[in-house]
Amino acid sequence: MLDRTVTRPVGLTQGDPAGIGPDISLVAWSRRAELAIPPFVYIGDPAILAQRARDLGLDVPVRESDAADALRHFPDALPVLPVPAGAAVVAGHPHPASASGTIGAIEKAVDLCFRGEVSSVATNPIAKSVLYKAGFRFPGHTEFLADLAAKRTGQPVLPVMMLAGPLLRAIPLTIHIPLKDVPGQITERLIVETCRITHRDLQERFGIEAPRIAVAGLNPHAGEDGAMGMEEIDIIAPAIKKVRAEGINAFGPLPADTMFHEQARARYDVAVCMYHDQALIPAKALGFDDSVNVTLGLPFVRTSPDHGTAFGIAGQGIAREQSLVAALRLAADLGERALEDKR
Ligand SMILES: NC(=O)C1=CN([C@@H]2O[C@H](COP(=O)(O)OP(=O)(O)OC[C@H]3O[C@@H](n4cnc5c(N)ncnc54)[C@H](O)[C@@H]3O)[C@@H](O)[C@H]2O)C=CC1
Ligand SMILES: NCC(=O)COP(=O)(O)O
Repeated sequence: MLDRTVTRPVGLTQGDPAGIGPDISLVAWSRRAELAIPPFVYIGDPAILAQRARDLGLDVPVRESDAADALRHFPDALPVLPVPAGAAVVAGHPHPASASGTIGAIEKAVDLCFRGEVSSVATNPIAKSVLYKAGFRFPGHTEFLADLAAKRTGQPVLPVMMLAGPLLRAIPLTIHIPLKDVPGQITERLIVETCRITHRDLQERFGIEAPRIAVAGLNPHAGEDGAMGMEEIDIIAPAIKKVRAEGINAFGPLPADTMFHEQARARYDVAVCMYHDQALIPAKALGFDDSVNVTLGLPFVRTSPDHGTAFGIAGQGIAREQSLVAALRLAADLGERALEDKR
């Protein structure tokens, strides 16, 4: 339950309209009172959303609205700020023809956030490969949002992906790149910058006074004193030393295979991992239904469910809405906190 006054809706993007984004958004709205879900405005195609409600047998009035009126509509209708999908959509059958609508909804949400019309952005899942076929040149939301923010502010933005659940917060240092490219992308500078952003955002956004940052090694046994790889000695340890000198409580490099059990997790607030699956496997294994993907380092709040488009179950009424609900709650909480801090 949100213990802050809600002054703005969360801007919720539709994601890939053939995925489960529409399904779980409809269910979240249906359960708004029971679960005390913060008000949101859905940014996407109202006709597709209304059709999905009919397909799922959900009695959800879909009402076109701008962001300003969404708080007023939310109690009795699901407010939708229209961004047409640009193509016919069949649940479970993604098509690149809908990419422009998917991308347009994300751009619109960011614009509304910069204008102060929504408190924050929550994104429903997109299928990267579908967008790539339509010419999208960013690996995922994370990098796209950083680019939109950099263009808007004129400042470079390093986005930091964090999976946050009740049992674990985990960050992949490198994100959407092939595994073979990971060692080449691990630099002292990237680790230092990631630790700085993590430290600052856990303090300022999450209210953790002195965040404890555990840094994973790359190689088995964190390199076993160089016998199984040199990245720990050459790059990771020097980066940790540098940020510690700045007063950041980072430590490691830790062997990744032994840093996620219960007692190990009690020693840190967040784990900085070297690559996508090193962070996301423990995060999803420990909390697939209630973890949230939150992007640190942006000048606005962005969250997302931790799962993907799940095309195989879209339109079937079996997608679980919990991770989206957690993402909406976190977006509203962090977004309203940021607005309070500005006042
Ligand atoms: N934030 C985002 O935009 C994300 C997007 N993706 C994209 O999603 C697409 C599919 O990725 P996958 O690896 O198949 O992961 P996925 O998370 O879509 O599905 C993995 C498995 O979990 C199930 N599942 C996922 N969410 C569920 C839910 N809410 N309720 C019940 N079951 C659920 C699916 O049916 C499937 O069996 C990819 O194109 C990927 O790029 C993946 C992760 C995050
Ligand atoms: N596996 C996480 C994921 O793909 C989410 O990426 P993003 O679209 O939030 O950048």
